[in-house]
Amino acid sequence: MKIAIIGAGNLGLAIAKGILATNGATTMYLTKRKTGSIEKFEKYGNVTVTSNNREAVTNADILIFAVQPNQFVNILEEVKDLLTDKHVLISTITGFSIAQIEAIVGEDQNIIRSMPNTAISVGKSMTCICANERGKKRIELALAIFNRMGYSMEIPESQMQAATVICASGIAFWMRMIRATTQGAIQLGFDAKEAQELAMHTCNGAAALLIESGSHPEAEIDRVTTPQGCTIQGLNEMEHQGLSSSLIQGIVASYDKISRIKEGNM
Ligand SMILES: NC(=O)C1=CN([C@@H]2O[C@H](COP(=O)(O)OP(=O)(O)OC[C@H]3O[C@@H](n4cnc5c(N)ncnc54)[C@H](O)[C@@H]3O)[C@@H](O)[C@H]2O)C=CC1
Ligand SMILES: O=C(O)[C@@H]1CCC=N1
Repeated sequence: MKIAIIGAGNLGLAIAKGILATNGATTMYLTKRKTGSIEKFEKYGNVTVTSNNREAVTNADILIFAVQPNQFVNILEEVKDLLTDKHVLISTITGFSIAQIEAIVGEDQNIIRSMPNTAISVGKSMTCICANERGKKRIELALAIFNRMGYSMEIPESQMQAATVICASGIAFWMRMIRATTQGAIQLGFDAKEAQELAMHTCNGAAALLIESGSHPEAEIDRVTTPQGCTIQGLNEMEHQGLSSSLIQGIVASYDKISRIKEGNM
């Protein structure tokens, strides 16, 4: 697989690390305007670092775009005359619709819109994808690429903004909950390093329990809450303080913001 990551910033580099960790590419191009900070990736023999997007597009089949929305239009204009049927264009750009991409490169390109998260660097991204009409025959390929680096799901494009909040921003939301739990553990007497280990491995266990058992979270909570015990005491206090409500309100606020961005009304 010949892959180019156009825009090796936070997300682009996370994807590059995920691909390298899973031997997911025979050849990989990483592009950035100033390449100094990513030249170290050339120590992997199959990686070429360049600021030349046209060189990357010419030499790759799978093109993963991970630039800011305002940079994307110029890059598509820059490379569109090089696109052929061998190319699959995978956009990670927030709030940039398939119709907007087609308006620049044409409907006869294989276009996949994706929403991964930064856990892709460790093979644990929840990635949502959708395709244009032409790209539908490449959707299995795109699912296979992202399944190697986590779990992927095909969704309608109309849900892509919501998926951005839950999955991409979601990494930050879960990080904050792990951090808050760590601070609680420090207050209870653990040192900072131990406290973080306790918090993150317990979080990991909770997610794994649901994924592997297929249980509902409340069924697993019922197994932990001893009558008149410490778990229900803590859980009820968290709810009195608005835990579930604040999470839901935060998710909705994030969605409202992304909807305003889409309307160009920040
Ligand atoms: N950071 C995240 O967790 C996620 C980001 N996204 C989306 O992915 C996109 C990238 O986000 P980040 O990685 O956070 O941004 P970033 O700003 O860290 O990365 C963008 C990269 O593109 C490079 N770039 C700019 N112009 C270029 C050009 N003409 N040619 C080649 N490279 C160029 C920049 O130097 C930078 O390294 C955004 O559209 C964002 O909405 C989507 C999901 C998660
Ligand atoms: O915060 C943001 O707007 C972008 C989209 C998802 C992750 N980062």
